[in-house]
Amino acid sequence: MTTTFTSTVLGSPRIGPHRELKRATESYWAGRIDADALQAVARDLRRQGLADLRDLGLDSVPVNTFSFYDQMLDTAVLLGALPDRVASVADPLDRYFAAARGTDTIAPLEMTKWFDTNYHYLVPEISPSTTFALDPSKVLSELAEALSDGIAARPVVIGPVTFLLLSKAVGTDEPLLSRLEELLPLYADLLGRLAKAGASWVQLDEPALVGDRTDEEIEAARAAYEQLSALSERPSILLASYFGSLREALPALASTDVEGFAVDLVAGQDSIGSVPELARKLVVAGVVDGRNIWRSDLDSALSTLGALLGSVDTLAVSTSCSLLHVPYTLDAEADVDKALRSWLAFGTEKVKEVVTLATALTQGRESVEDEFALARAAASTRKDDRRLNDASVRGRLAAVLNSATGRAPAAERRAAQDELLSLPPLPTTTIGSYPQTSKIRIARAALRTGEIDEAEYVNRMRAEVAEVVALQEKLDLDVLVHGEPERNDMVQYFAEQLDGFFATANGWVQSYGTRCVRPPILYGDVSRPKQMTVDWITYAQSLTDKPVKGMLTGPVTILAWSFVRDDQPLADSANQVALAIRDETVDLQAAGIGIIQVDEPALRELLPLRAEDQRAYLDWSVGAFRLATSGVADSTAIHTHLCYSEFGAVIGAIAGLDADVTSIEAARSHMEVLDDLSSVGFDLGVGPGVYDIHSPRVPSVDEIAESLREALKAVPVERLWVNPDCGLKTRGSVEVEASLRNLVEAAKLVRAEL
Ligand SMILES: Nc1nc2c(c(=O)[nH]1)N[C@@H](CNc1ccc(C(=O)N[C@@H](CCC(=O)N[C@@H](CCC(=O)N[C@@H](CCC(=O)O)C(=O)O)C(=O)O)C(=O)O)cc1)CN2
Ligand code: MET
Ligand SMILES: [Zn+2]
Repeated sequence: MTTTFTSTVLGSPRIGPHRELKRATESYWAGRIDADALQAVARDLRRQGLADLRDLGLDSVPVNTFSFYDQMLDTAVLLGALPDRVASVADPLDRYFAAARGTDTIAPLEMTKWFDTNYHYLVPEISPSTTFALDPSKVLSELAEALSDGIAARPVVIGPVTFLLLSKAVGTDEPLLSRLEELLPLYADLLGRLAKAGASWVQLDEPALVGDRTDEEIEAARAAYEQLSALSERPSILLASYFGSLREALPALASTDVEGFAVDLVAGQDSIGSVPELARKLVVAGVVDGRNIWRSDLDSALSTLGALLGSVDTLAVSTSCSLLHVPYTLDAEADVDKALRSWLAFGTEKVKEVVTLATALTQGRESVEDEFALARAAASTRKDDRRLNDASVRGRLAAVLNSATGRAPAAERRAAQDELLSLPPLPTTTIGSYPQTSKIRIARAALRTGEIDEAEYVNRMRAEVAEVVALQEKLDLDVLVHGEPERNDMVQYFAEQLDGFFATANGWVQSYGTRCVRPPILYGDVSRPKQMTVDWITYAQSLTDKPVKGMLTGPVTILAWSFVRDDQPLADSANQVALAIRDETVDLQAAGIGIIQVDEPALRELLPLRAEDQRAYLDWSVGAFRLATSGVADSTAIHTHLCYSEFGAVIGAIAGLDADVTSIEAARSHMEVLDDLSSVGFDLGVGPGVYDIHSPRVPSVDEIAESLREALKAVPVERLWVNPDCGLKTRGSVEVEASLRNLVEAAKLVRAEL
């Protein structure tokens, strides 16, 4: 076996410590900089990022984890699997972006959730006519770049099994794994070239194997790695899994000649000792959580590592997954209180933990005793901090949970609501946000820097609300929204106002492409010191006689898009957030708001990867939503909104939410979701999105009308609502106005046919 290593991470963030890549890429798209300038920014970020990892002390550094958009798209390029429709774009970089974002004439690849994270990947399309062909230029050039900087580089590539399992079969019902034998020669070629280029290790990522897999799939994976590991010209293979346990896939894969296994010992609990073949392999132990931001318990991590040493010869320390999912460094946060800061570890700090643990393993714990002492001290102040145990929050929650959290039967509620609202059939509405123009973001940036004061900021946002209300009246929509201009993000906005959360200033994490989020840190018991949305909503309502929807984010989504406590069950945190949202619904109702939407777009996202864990999750998540929404009168309509999902596995839970109206992404799944909903006896209001807001295209009156007629086959007219499939914040104002004009016209057309 080649030289081994002792410390690494499975991948690192790439957007830039200050989102340099986002800015450069968006500038390139806008035509403000050229491709050379964009490449220069990318190269500097890569070289600095790798040098940082080396200087922090890692003795194996992942490369090819950089991406201009997404690692699955990069793998599609590597394997020659871009769809035919982008072939007409001559320039490779522009072709790549065309596949990612589409053009005026080319539809982009679909985007979907990367396992149970808030990262989204592009779904490669593989059809019977796809002819795979290797294009290793990206990984080879990133490897060469790193080696020339003297970095112990380990190329990272998504493995063939995960690539196929996560891709979409087009024009065939044949499972894509049947294409494995076409891919293996390409991977073999790639491994040969990487070895020749100087790589001693290659990391092949196979996270798809931590989900429920059939025996056939596991056998296909085993056979694939048997074949790859039988090659003579190749680097040592590190087969990396993360986000859970490999279970029965682990012994199967360990029976091959693959040299190393990276296992997630935070989200997973594979028993390494029970797989005898691992004794002679490198085990890369993911003991530092790559997905959350808490400082590691070094003592417990070291004891896990010590136990492993009893059963394996060679051991390396790592993060549980790529650091893509956490911010770069805590150093970029000026405003964290001292106690909270001592409990946290972002990307750089996690790399240091990995190095500390590796040093403890190789040179004894005494050599890094100071680090261990600091970690111990932090754990003890965290445990004792009063913010984590607020008796009044806990008492109130227990009391509310002891009273009933159900509402009257839906039919009774509908009667009470209809009387108050008197809406036409097929009521039209939108999901909440209107375009977040740069004018809005610049105002918020100016408030941050002190260039304008709070009063001026509120004036400007109110002017935006007034414009959005006027537009909706002009378009003749039935249920209006205030447009959410005051919200930087639908989760962060609430976290900033709730006790128990810390909102970072610079903790950016990539969500997809150039879009980033700053997940708030939920560290303590949650309470709502004051009203959060009532002033904005009542202001909007004061401008119109039509109903304005209150607009809140639900507890499950707030948790899904935050870094959450690891010292209590997620269900307990969900209920605390739910109680705060419930307080807000009650205040909105008291202020005269008759419809309150509580968004849960991430309901599907937190669904556990293994089926056996899903029931318990659905129980507590539905429970938290009902806790949040059952404090209001029967005459107050509760709406919810879901998106970004394949709803299959949660369809029963959607009925369980018991919302009076559910708007749901459906423009791309052609109303299938309506049939699924009827199959679980769903008999509440529903607004299947009638156009796809993820594209700038303006839908015609005819196509919207046609999809409404379709929907009416599955849903009686009394229950059908008309709306886009998500909020409009990422769209431009011109296309939004045109699209909504057509939406209202289509609704009127179909109403006239009733
Ligand atoms: N948390 C979260 N997760 C989610 C979604 C979501 O909406 N929120 N939607 C889904 C898809 N993911 C998305 C994630 C991000 C964005 C998005 O638009 N992000 C914005 C940032 C939003 C934000 O936080 N805006 C802040 C900060 C904006 C900013 O960058 N300001 C400039 C200055 C102003 C300017 O020059 O524009 C700066 O700080 O430098 C604000 O409005 O205040 C972006 O990357 O551009 C969209 C969808 C799933 N997951
Ligand atoms: N109310 C939110 C909006 O319109 C819901 C978005 S779901 C990602 O932006
Ligand atoms: Zn949405």
